Amino acid sequence: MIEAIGLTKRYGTTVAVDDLSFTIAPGRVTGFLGPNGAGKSTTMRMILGLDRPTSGKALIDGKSYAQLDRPLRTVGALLDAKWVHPNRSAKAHLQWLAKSNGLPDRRVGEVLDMVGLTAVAKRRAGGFSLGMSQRLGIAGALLGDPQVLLFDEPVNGLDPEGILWIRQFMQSLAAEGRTVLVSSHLLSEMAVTAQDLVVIGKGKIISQGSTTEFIEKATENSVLVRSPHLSKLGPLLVDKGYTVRNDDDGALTVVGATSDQIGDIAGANGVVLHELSPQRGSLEQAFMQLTGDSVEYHAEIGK
Ligand SMILES: Nc1ncnc2c1ncn2[C@@H]1O[C@H](COP(=O)(O)OP(=O)(O)OP(=O)(O)O)[C@@H](O)[C@H]1O
Repeated sequence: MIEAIGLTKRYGTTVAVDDLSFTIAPGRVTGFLGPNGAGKSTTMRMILGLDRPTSGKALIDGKSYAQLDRPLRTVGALLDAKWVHPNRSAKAHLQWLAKSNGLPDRRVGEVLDMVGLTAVAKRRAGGFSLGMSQRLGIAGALLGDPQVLLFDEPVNGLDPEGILWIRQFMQSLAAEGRTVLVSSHLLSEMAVTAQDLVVIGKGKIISQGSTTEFIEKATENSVLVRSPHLSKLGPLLVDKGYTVRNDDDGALTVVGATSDQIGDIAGANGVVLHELSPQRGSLEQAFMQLTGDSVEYHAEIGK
């Protein structure tokens, strides 16, 4: 489990992370979302003891990183995939990491297998594609067989096959009962990868809860209505308290009512309907709205 309690980081006058509190549960992939500069990397660095909080604390299984007895056996992280000696082979890189952290050499073969790099283990890591480098970084994170894993923008720059592999790998790690925190600025990717989301903007928490709840609450559910009697139906819907908009092409968009409710009102008033179709807002739009500069939201979803 990962906890942030009033976590704050200032760089001079910039408040990179502003009084963040959240809990990341084991057995699930949690997406850590926010636009560029929201404070995701800074938060992860503080969880990993690489940056010192100005105030507040970050805990892994109840302890700060500095208090962990054997950190790599408790938490693994992928922050920068290109962080390898370019002339070392993948295997030599992992052997060096294992040795310098008191981890058994046999674990190197196991993690190479887990990430599918056994066949290229002796090749220079400097010549690896981004996808292979990400796999090597993940192998390094898994060396100590930790229960807690952090990945900072792991799918950035990857092709669809690489993205799919990372997504399924994270989900399998969570299915083993591990705590998996993955940062991204791509809501659409996190929507299919993560069961839970922590969303931040300008260093502050915007929402924390399940991905399904976030999407349901963040996107506007509306119903498109076509009818030859819209001038009669519109006022009836407004009377019921629903929001009604006239679309350019002569249809109505109704917010706040289900298609069943609209159909019942139309039927009860003898209004003929030609179309009644539920609409879903776009995830990207919702995300922009929630995290955009102009809006200061502090809605806690799912609490
Ligand atoms: N070492 C530093 N010195 C000064 N300012 C910093 C430093 N590190 C981060 N910042 C600032 O803190 C804010 C948060 O940055 P951070 O990198 O944590 O955001 P992020 O959400 O990870 O963004 P991105 O998606 O672009 O990686 C930004 O305004 C950034 O410029």
